Amino acid sequence: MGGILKPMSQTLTLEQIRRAPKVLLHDHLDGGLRPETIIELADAIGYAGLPSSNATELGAWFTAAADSGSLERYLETFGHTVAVMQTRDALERVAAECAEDLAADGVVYAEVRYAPEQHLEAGLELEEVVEAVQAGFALGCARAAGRGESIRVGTLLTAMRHAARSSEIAELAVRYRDAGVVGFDIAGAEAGHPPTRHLDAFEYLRRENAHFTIHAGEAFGLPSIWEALQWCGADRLGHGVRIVDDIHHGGDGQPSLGRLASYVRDKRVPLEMCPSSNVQTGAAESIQSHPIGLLRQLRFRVTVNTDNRLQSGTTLSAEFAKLVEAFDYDWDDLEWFTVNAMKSAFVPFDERLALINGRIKPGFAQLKWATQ
Ligand SMILES: O=c1[nH]cnc2c1ncn2[C@@H]1O[C@H](CO)[C@@H](O)[C@H]1O
Ligand SMILES: [Zn+2]
Repeated sequence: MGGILKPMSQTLTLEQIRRAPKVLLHDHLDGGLRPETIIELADAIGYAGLPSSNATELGAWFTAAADSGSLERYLETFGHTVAVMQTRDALERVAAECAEDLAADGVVYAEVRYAPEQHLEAGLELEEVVEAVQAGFALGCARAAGRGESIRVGTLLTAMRHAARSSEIAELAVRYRDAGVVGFDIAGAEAGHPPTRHLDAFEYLRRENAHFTIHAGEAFGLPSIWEALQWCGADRLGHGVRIVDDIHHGGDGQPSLGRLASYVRDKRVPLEMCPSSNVQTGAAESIQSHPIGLLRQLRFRVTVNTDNRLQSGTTLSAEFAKLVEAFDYDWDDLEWFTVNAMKSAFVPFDERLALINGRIKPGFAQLKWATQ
């Protein structure tokens, strides 16, 4: 946007972007482990299935295996992370490190999600899983604050869309809403598993005045987005990239929006976009051609996210850096994405406002001043 007017010297560096106060709405706990932690946890429980016991090699294995062009194959890599997250201590450690890693990257507010039903293999109850993760986030946030990197973490409980536990998980999310759980989500392979299969869970959440997002429009197109919004009542869309299938270019080259795309834009439905993840699963061809460029131009409520930092070998700052390189974004663009994300968070309005006015705006103002 306006690339020719901007001198090269103002291109933002990864280091500068790290210092910006950022907001992350879509990050999977089981897709963000440190490779060294996976190895240590696997050793402790005698899990022999890891493809490497060297941290660098293991990290590279995850990104290469996830680089599959298919969501189903991408998701297979979670077998290893979920395998080592089956005890209270492991869950607490992973959650604490997650909060610390995000804070170190300059994230001031994050919503982190995981599927409690995947962590019962060693005998934990659903409640014990949630409590271990909450204890971990509290610990990680406290450690980060001690280093002067304060972060607020809200939890989303995910139900797996191929399974049949969504109502149970929705009830769990409501039960723990005053203990740090701020919403609900469904994830997993999209094709063949439409969100309406979980309608009971979504109707229950709506009756409970609870918030939820749905992975939709990633590996499957418009029908999935339409169901998520118009049948299920999702507050936000996980990915939602395929909404571009409802944007057409006329003879004059001008984009025109179909009814669903118009609805998404008019209602300010937040899109949790995850550029690197989309390239890996084949939902987008490249960062340069990622629909985020068009959607930002058309002023959809776009947010930028990591999805799975381990599988994509990324951070929120790195995702922004890639977008800066591809689309020539500046501080104003990055602030716009960040305020969009904060406005779309599931914490109460006054907390969102406090973060926008108390951290995000002053933080960006300072960076703009320092780099002008
Ligand atoms: O981009 C994605 N699309 C759909 N499902 C996903 C994605 N990333 C992770 N998961 C799934 O969500 C579970 C809970 O965190 C993970 O175990 C993985 O199976
Ligand atoms: Zn996801």
